[in-house]
Amino acid sequence: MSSAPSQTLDEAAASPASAVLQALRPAALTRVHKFGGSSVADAARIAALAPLVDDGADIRAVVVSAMAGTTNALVAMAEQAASGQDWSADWSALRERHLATADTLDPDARHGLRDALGRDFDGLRDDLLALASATGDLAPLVAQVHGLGELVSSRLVQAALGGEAAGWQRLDARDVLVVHPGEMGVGVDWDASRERFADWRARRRPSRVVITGFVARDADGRSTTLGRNGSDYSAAIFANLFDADELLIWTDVDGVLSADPRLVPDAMVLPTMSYAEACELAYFGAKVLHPQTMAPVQSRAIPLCIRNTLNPSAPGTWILAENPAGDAELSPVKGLTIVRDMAVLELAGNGMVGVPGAAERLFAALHRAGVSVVMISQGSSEHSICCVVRAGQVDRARAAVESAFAEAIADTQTQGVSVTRDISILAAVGDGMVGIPGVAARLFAALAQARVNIRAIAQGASERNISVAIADADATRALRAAHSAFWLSPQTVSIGLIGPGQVGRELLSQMAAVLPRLRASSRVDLRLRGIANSGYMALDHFAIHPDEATTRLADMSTPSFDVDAFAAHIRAEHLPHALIVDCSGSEAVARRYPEWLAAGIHVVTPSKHAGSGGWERYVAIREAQRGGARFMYEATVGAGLPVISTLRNLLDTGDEIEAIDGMLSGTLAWLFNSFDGSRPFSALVRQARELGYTEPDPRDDLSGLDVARKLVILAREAGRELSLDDVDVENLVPEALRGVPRDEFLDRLEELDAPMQARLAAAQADGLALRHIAHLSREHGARVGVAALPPDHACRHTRLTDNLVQFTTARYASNPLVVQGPGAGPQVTAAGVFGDILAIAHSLSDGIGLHA
Ligand SMILES: NC(=O)C1=CN([C@@H]2O[C@H](COP(=O)(O)OP(=O)(O)OC[C@H]3O[C@@H](n4cnc5c(N)ncnc54)[C@H](O)[C@@H]3O)[C@@H](O)[C@H]2O)C=CC1
Ligand SMILES: N[C@@H](CC=O)C(=O)O
Repeated sequence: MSSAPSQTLDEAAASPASAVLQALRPAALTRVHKFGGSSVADAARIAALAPLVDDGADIRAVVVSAMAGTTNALVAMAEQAASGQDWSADWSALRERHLATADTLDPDARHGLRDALGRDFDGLRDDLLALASATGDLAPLVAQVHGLGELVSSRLVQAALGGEAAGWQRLDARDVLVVHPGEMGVGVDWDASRERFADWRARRRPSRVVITGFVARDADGRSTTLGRNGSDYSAAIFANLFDADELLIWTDVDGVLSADPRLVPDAMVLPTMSYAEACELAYFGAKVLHPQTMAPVQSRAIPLCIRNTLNPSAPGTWILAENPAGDAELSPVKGLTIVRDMAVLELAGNGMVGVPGAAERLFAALHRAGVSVVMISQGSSEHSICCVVRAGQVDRARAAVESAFAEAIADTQTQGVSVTRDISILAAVGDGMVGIPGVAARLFAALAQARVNIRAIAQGASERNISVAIADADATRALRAAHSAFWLSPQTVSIGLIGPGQVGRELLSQMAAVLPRLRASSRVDLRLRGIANSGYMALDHFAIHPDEATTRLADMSTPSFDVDAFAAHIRAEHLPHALIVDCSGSEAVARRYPEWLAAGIHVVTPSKHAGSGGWERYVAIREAQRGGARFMYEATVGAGLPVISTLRNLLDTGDEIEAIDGMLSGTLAWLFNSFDGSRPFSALVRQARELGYTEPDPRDDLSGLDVARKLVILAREAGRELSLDDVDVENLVPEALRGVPRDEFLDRLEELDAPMQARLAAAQADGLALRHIAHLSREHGARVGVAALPPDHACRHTRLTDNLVQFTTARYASNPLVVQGPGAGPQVTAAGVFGDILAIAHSLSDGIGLHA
C-alpha cells in the first residue's frame, strides 16, 4: 500500500535517546500510537500509516484524529443547524471527501467501507436535522456531531491496516471512556473508565485496535468530547488504560524543538525532555502536548515520543519521567519560548509594605474579573506587586484592581495601578537549571548584549523556568540571543566574505580544507553565510560550503550586491558573533569598517586602505573596537608573516621602537631578486602579476605606494600619527604612465625597461645590487625607494618574494629582531587572513555575543 519507511521503528529505537530509554525499561510489549489530522489527511497519508504501526509490539492500539479540516467543518455545520441555516452543501462535500478516500483505500469493497461511511453520514444528517428543532441541553447532540470525524477516520484507518482480517478491531471511545467537565478542563472518571475498559477487553481480547480520539461519554452515557485537540489526551488516557510501555504521538514535525524554528533558524530537535519540562514549555506556547495530556502518562511513567509521519527515520523527542544522566551537558536550558500580546500591570505604594493581605486582595480582584495571571513578580521591599496578564484582559484587570484598592488609592496609600502594553514573555525552561549557578546570568548577559531591556522577572522555587517580560518589539531578538547563548558554541561565527579574487578564493579553499577538522576538534564553528563581489552577493541562512561559494556568485545574472543588506545578514541575531572578511581591496568597502565594528561585527582584511588611509577613519576604527568587536589586518604587512603581531608583542611587553626597516614588498623583492639584465623588467612585472604577487594595479607596487602604506601601518601600530603624505616615496612608474587607465599601463609596460636597465647597469658596475627598501625612524623619518646595496647587506640575503622586517628597539639595539619570509602571493596572504579569523574565533569565550 505504501513504501516502507527508510528506518523501522526498531531501527529508530537504536538512536542515542532510545538507547538511554532501552536501559530504563523492558522490551516494549504494548505500544499506543496516535495519529493527528495531518497524518490521516488523505488516502495516501492513511495508507502510509501501516508500516509505522507494524512495530512488532504484542499489543498495538492506534488512536486517530479526524481527517484534517473535518472537525472545523463539523463545528460549523452544528452551528448552522442550530441557527436554522443551510448545512447541506457542507455535509455533501464532507461526505464526498470521505467516500472518495474510502474508495481509494477499499477499491473492491472488501471492508464495506463505503456502506459504513454512508450510514455514518446518514446519522450525521439526522443529528443535524434534530439540532434544528431540539430544545433543552443540546450539548450531547452537538458533541455527537463534532465527534463524527474520528468515527469515520477510525474506519478508514482500520481498513488501511488490513481490517478485521488482519486482526485490527475498532473501538469507539464512547463505549468505555467516561469523563466529566472540571474546573481545569475535562476530567477522566478513572474508576468507571477502567471498569468499562476491562469489560470491553475481556470480551474482545484485542491485540490490535483502532480507537477514536477526541470523543468520550459522560456519566449518563451521552456523547461528549475532550475539547479541541483532545485526541492527544485520548491517546494518553488509553496508554494509561492499556498500561502501555510506550506512547508514540505521530505528527508532522521531527519532535519538540529548542525554539520556534520560524524565529530561530538554528532551533534543534530535542532528543529527550522530562514530563515537567514538557509541561512548562506547553504552558508557554511551545508546540508540545497540552499539560493535561501529560498527566495520564506521567502517573504511570509511560515514555512518550513525538515522531514525524513524514520523516519516520527521525528519532523524535522522548518525553520521560527524568532526563537521562548527562543530558544537561547539552544545554541546561531545554527550550525557549515567546508568548506575545501581554501587558504588565503594577500596583505600587508605601501602604502595602509589611501589610498582610495586599497580594490576596489584588489576585482575588483579578479572579473575580476572570483575568488569568500569566506571571507574577514582587520585590522583597513589598512596595509593589507586578503581574503579567493577556493584553486583551488588561483593561478589565486594571479596573478590577483599581476598584479593589479604591480606598487605598484615594488615601494615597498606594500610588495606583500602572499598565505597560506591548509586552512579550520570554521563558527559558530546563531541568538542567536546577541547582546550577550561572544559568540566569547567562540568560541575562545574552539579553543585555542583544540590548534587550527586562521589565519583570519571575523564577519559581522549582528553578525549572525563568520568565522575563520584555517589549514585544524585542521579542525575536531576545529569543535568538538567548537561544544562541544556550544552544550554540560561544565560538560560532557568522562570516561574510567580500572580494573572492586571488586572495579571497584561496581563503575559501583553505577554509574548505580545514573547517571539518576544526569543527570536529574544537568548539570553533565558522559559518560562511554570505559572499559578495562588486556586482553580486549570495546569502544563506545557514552556511554556504566554501567550495561552492564562487559558483553561487557565478550563477547569478542580476546585480544584487548591497553592502548594507550584506552586513545586516551577516550580523544575524540568532548567531553569537559576526565577522566580515574584506578581500576586495576597495576603498569604498573599507569606509564601512567603523560602522560594522560599532555594530559588533569583527573585521578582518588584507587591504591596507583602512590601516594607512585617513587618520580620522583610523581613529574611528580604534574607537569602534571599544564595544568588543575586533579589527585585524595582519596580512597587510608581510602577507602571512607575523609582522604586526611581533610589533605588538614588543610594545605590549614594554619595549621601545627605535627604527623599522627592510623590504616590505613581495613584488619588488621578487622583481629585484630576478632582475639581472637577462630579461626585460617589463616581462618580470607581467610575470609577478600572473603569480598573484602584485596589487590589483601593479602601479601600487611600482610607485612605492604599497610599501608606503605598510610603513604607515607599522608606524601607527608603534604609536606614531604618520600619514602617507609624511612618507618620502620614490616612484618607479614613469611620469607618462601614472595617470593612464590600468590596461593602458599594462600595454605600455616596456617604457619601464630603459630607465631600469640603466639603474641596474650602474649598480652592477659598482659591485652593488638593487633592492627596494623601506625605513622608519624618528631621526630619518619615513622613506621608501630603491637602493644599491653591497653584498654584505642583510637585504641581499633574501630569496624570491622574501620580506625582511628589522625592528631595532631598546632591547634589540645592536642586533635587530628580524622577521623574514615570503611576503606576497595568494596562498601566504590568505593564510594570514585565516590566521586572523581563527585568532578572533579562539578568543571568543562564553561572553555570549558581541552584537550591539
Ligand atoms: N596578492 C597578495 O599577495 C596580497 C594582497 N593583499 C591585499 O589583498 C586584497 C585582495 O587582493 P587580490 O585578491 O590580489 O585582488 P583581486 O583583484 O584578485 O580581487 C579583488 C576582488 O574584490 C572584488 N571587488 C573589488 N571591488 C569591490 C567592491 N567595491 N565591492 C565588492 N567586491 C569588490 C573583485 O570583484 C574581486 O573579486 C588587496 O587589498 C591586496 O592589497 C595583501 C597582501 C598580499
Ligand atoms: N603587492 C603586495 C602584496 C602584499 O601586500 C606585495 O607585493 O608585497
